[in-house]
Amino acid sequence: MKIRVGTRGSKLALVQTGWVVSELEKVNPDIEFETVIIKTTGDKIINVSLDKIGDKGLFVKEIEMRLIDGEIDMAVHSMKDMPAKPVPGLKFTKVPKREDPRDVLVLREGLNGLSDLPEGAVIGTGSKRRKYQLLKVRPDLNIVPIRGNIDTRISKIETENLDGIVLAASGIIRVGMEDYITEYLSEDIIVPAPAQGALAIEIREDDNHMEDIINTIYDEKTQIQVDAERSYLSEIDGSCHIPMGAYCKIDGENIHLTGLFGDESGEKITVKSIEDRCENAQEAGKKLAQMILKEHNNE
Ligand SMILES: NCc1[nH]cc(CCC(=O)O)c1CC(=O)O
Repeated sequence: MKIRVGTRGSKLALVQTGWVVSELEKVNPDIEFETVIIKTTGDKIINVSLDKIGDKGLFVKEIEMRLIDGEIDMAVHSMKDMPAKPVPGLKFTKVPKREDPRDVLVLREGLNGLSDLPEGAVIGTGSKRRKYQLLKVRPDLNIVPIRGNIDTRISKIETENLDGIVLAASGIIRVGMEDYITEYLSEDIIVPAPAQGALAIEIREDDNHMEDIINTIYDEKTQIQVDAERSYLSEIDGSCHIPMGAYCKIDGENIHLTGLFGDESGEKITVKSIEDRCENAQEAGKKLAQMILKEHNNE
């Protein structure tokens, strides 16, 4: 039996898919997997800021169409790029183990971290979540938009004369460029994007056979975190035009969930946390979103 796995063609997408396939092969030695690379609209538009073209779904729509058509049997994505609501006819399986959820600073030679950045330093990021949280601790920074794959962005430090950029630790670690990381930013300083570092495996809704196979690599802790953070995302109902983040810490039987929400201009950012039992992860995400929206809109 052969399973076709759809993926984008970027280096990160390919290593993520390769990792999932190799984990699946370890526990399903009789199954053959074939990787199918699919070019998406998001990959074709490279000159426009993501903020302007918006729509998170841009990178996944073509892949989802092939899945519905039956040309592929499963698809691997970065969970943080997936819209809160699944596409009709498709679903996400339980999730495999997450990579480091934090954001990192990659700085030019000679700079050792956030506290070491000179006054007015130029930092590249296209994410409002990263921008406004950085400005909260360092209002003097000059944040400039930047796009592209991980290696493209890193190369822009030199070609565009930046002092540094912000990236997800998970991406840079997965593509083997960990050595470029200057500083890990704690979740207390920069709340990560919901499900950052986690992978989404998407299948046809009625494909129980695929679901059984993917359940063989499921990670319970990651699932609790993703349930809490994505439930927050879903209830906030935001776009990528607003600063928004969520991170769930697990301590034994309990979760500690932090959520962030702001307006488009970043003038007002609300951050709150909630504690609950692991089994209430989804409820907690929803409750936290409601608390934050209420506080944000009342103040
Ligand atoms: N928005 C692009 C994107 N989508 C997923 C990752 C990294 C992997 C992850 O977050 O799981 C990245 C790069 C980045 O944000 O630095």
